[in-house]
Amino acid sequence: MLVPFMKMHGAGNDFVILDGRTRALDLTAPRIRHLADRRLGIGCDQLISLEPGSRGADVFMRIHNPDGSEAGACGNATRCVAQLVGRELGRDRITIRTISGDLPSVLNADDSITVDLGAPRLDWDQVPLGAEMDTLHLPLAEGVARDPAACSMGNPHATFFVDSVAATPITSLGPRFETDALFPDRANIGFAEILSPERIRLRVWERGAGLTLACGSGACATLVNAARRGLTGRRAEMILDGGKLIIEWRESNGHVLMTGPAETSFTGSITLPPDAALEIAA
Ligand SMILES: N[C@@H](CCC[C@H](N)C(=O)O)C(=O)O
Repeated sequence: MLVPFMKMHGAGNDFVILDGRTRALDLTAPRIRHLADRRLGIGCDQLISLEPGSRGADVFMRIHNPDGSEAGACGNATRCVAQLVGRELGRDRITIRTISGDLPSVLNADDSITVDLGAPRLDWDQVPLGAEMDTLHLPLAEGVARDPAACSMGNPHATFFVDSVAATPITSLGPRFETDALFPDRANIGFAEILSPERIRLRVWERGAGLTLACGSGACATLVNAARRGLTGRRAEMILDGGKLIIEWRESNGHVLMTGPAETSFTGSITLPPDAALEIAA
């Protein structure tokens, strides 16, 4: 099966986008892992498949991690899909449906995109955590990383506030915490340095993907956790390895708004190999 794809990125967080709106894609976990593999397939931080929208939504967006798992949110991919579908429909306001809810998105005049990710989920069983506890202080510590806060933005996040992001060994701490027994669904692990009440330096070890250049839902979760801790206000510029995002946690309705870029890198077509061939190659 020959499938056209689009390669896009948002602040360096990169995606292969497949369009399953007019013909069904047979995306099995081995195929997802193959397409996302940077040596064997196309390579990306997440593989995004589009499905037809239904009442109230312009498109349905499904999010797949490179390890084959499915995620409930991807902030950076949402901006990319909003730009793609908005331009296609000639509209500057569209709604993207995901397994976690509907995301109203606006294409701004300066080419940035704003997505409303809804209200953060702050209860322990909404993150989810493995036991009842205060999500502002989790009993986790190793080296320079201790006492994280957690919330869900449609996917699970824990944020460690550290003195120096540059001095934090993320590639060893990230996988260690991602799979901690405290997180029954695993978690995205953010390491944040508060630069001022309006600026945060952030790197995220993403569940099912590893260290990426930016994580949009991670930026939202970090601002929420920082504001709940009284470390920042409710609006901040987030400095990620691949670019900047503006995150605002609205007082009026409790929703989190994310504003940032989306760019197309290239387009192409790829043959989806049969699962059997991929299992043998693996
Ligand atoms: N890149 C993302 C998050 C993608 C999903 C995540 N790895 C998960 O498993 O929850 C973003 O921009 O939010």
